[in-house]
Amino acid sequence: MVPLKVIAFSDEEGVRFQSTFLGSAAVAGILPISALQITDKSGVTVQDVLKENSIETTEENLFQLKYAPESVWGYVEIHIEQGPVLEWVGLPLGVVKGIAGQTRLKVTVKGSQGHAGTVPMSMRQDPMAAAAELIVMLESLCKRPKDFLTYDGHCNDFRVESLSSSLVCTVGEISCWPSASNVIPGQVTFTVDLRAMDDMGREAIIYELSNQMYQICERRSVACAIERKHDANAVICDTELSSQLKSAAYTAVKRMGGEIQGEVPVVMSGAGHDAMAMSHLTKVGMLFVRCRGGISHSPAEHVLDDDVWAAGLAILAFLETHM
Ligand SMILES: NC(=O)N[C@H](N)C(=O)O
Repeated sequence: MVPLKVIAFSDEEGVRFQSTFLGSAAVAGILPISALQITDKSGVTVQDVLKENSIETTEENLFQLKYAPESVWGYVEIHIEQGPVLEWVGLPLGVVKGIAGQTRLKVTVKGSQGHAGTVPMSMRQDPMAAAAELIVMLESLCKRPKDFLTYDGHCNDFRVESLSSSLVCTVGEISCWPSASNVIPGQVTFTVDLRAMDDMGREAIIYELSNQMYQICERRSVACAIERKHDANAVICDTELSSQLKSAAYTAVKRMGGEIQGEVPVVMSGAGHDAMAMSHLTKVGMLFVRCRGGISHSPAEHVLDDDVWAAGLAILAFLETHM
C-alpha cells in the first residue's frame, strides 16, 4: 500500500497537516466491513501489508482511526492532470470542478469450445466473436448515447446531453480460455470501465448496455454474465474552495513569471482521486498540474519540475489566505 499524505485544515486549531498510511477511504471512515481482508491481485491482504510494516491492528481499531467530521475543515488535493487539456491551453495549473463517477464491470461470455479446423462456421458458439461484437457495441453506445437511450422518466434531453459530453467507456483487460491458436475458445472474460459526470445517466447507460449485451449473446447462442465490480458516484468540488484555489493558482503562475491570459482553467476529472473518498467526510477541492503529452497510466507519464514548483506556490498562496 502506498503511503498517502492527507492535508486537513481545521477551523479551531488553525492549519494542521496530518498523514496516514491507510489511504483516504480509511480517513473518511468508509472502509468496508472486513477491510483488513481485502486482497490485491496476488492475494496479499491489507493486514499482510500492515504486518510487514510492523503494524498489528484489528478491524475495530482500524475504524477508530477515522476523523470526526466536525474536526475537519476541508480537503485539498494536488494531482497530475493525467490528460492533455492544461498542456493544450499552455498553463501549468488548473482547478478541478468535479470528478466523474465510475462503474467497473466484469463480463464473462461462455460458448462451446472446439477444434478450429473442424467446426463449420455456421455451427459455432464462439465467445471470442461474441465478445468482439459486445465491445464494438459498447464503443458505439458510449460514442453516441443519444442513439441508444430512450427518453423515458430516467433520461430526459438534458441528461443525454450532459452524458454525451463526459461519458467514456473502456475495455482494458481481456482473457480467453484455453487461449490456443487452433482452438475455438470456451470462455472469454473482459472488463468494462465506464465513467460519466451524471450518475443517473451512467445508470441508464449500464441498463441499456446490459440489455444490448444479453440480446447479442442470445442471438449468438452464448451465455453471458455481467458482474458489477465497483461503483463510485461523481463528486462536485466545493465552489468556495475552488475559487480560492483558482486565485492561488493565478498568484502562483504570476510568481513564476508566467503569462496568464484570462482565467485559470477549470476542468473536469475523468480520473478517480482520493478526493472522492474524502468527499464523504468533508468539502473537497483539487488542483491539477500539467502533464506532458497528456500521457498517463504509462511509464511515459511526466510532469515538469517547474510545474510542481508552481503547484507548491499555489498551495502556499492558498494557505496564506487561511492563516
Ligand atoms: N488518478 C487515477 O489514475 N485514478 C484511478 N486509478 C483511475 O481513475 O482509474
